[in-house]
Amino acid sequence: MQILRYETYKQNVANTEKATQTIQQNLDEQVLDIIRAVQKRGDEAALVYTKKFDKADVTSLSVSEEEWNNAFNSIKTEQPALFEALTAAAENIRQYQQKTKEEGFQFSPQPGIQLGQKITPLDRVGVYVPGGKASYPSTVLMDVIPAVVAGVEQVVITTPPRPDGSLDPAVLTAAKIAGATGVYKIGGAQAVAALAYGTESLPKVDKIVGPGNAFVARAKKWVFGDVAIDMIAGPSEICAFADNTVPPSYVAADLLSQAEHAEDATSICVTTDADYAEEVQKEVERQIPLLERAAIIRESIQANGKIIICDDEDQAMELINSIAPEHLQLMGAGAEKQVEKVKHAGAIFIGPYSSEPLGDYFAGPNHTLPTNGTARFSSPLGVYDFMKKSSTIHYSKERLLDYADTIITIAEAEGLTAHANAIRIRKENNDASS
Ligand SMILES: NC(=O)c1ccc[n+]([C@@H]2O[C@H](COP(=O)([O-])OP(=O)(O)OC[C@H]3O[C@@H](n4cnc5c(N)ncnc54)[C@H](O)[C@@H]3O)[C@@H](O)[C@H]2O)c1
Ligand SMILES: N[C@H](CO)Cc1c[nH]c[nH+]1
Ligand SMILES: [Zn+2]
Repeated sequence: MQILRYETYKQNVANTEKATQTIQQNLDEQVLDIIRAVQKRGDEAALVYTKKFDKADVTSLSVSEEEWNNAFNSIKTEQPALFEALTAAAENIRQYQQKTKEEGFQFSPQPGIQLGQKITPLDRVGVYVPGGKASYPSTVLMDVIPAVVAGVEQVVITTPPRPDGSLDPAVLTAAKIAGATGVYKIGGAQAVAALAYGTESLPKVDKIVGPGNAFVARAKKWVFGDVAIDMIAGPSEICAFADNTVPPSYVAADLLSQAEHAEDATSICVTTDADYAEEVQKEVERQIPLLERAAIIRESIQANGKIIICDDEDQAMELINSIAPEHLQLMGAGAEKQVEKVKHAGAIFIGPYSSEPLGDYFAGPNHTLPTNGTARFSSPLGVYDFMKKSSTIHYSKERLLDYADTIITIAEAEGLTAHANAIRIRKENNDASS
């Protein structure tokens, strides 16, 4: 894992921005081809891509009730510890999400005037659950539960099938625990397109949420406008700010936990102590060969793993805010005070015992988070992503007449005399009758 000073890191970021743009263009061409094909040819194209990318020769994209129930019962009876763990995590997620539910409001600024906001759930949403390099029952819980808490009636999941055409029974079990209404065996850009435009098997949804690899993230960006999306939740990222009060083994383990997601995951350690940077580096090297997914981790760490040495805490906080990481761990002394200086991060983990996987699986806040610097303007997935707002306006006759001239003045200034007329007609009608 490379160690570099703040200035070198900043210089490298500026130099790599151009190269990233070219990679993005190639990706976009592939993703757009897939989207167009699914939009035009529906299930048939989706099945071709499923065979090509997931090596699965499925004949139906839908999961039958029987397949779903069998998976649920097998986990419940044969893996009770997993079943209990998923149920406990689901409860924590539900409890947290209920706190984020907004109820709307009504108020009366003057007698005869009632204003408000009515909040209603979306009708139909699609949840993308990644499944290429790992299986994610936890993402099912994280993304379906807020939709259910919001009151969405139809919550369907798409996830890539395994080469034998099946889905991980734990994913199907989590889908039942969370309250999903349907599951489809399809992943990647083809799943995003199928949800955005509908196919013979998949319903067209109002919004697509959920994380995924670069193909999924780019596809969501391209269908946005035809359908709503939550955010760009792409390859996982972790940024740990640590000092010598934290065992380097903890920092290394947390960094590697995210590196195991995929080769394009990003793991960064920030510190102000050069000796400590070397200790973390040694720990990373010691731990990698001990881990099951060492090959993915090694590639991810080589490509995107960095330990950055800053001059002081202020410089470190400026750097962290400029990265706007998906996960930020403030691990060292003063972590609680440093939270105040964080402006941009998807989730902030405070103290050496708030290890990132705690948030991935159990604590309750969502693990579907903005990546690639988009925490500058996006938030964690929550109930609010599944609800929309309508304004309500109710004026009595007296109040409208009080303000009629004011409204007419603005309408006429815009040259929209039919607008002015809609108000004037009421005013004149009432002047005549009084
Ligand atoms: N941000 C978050 O909240 C969050 C949560 C969980 C996982 N993640 C991230 O999600 C990602 C999951 O990636 P994954 O690959 O395991 O699963 P995935 O389901 O996102 O991607 C697998 C799909 O990608 C498509 N694909 C693969 N190679 C392709 C190619 N060459 N051309 C076209 N399509 C191709 C296939 O259709 C395949 O079904 C990881 O990067 C992980 O870090 C993020
Ligand atoms: N860390 C991922 C979000 O970037 C979420 C996850 C699911 N399972 C394990 N981790
Ligand atoms: Zn994770």
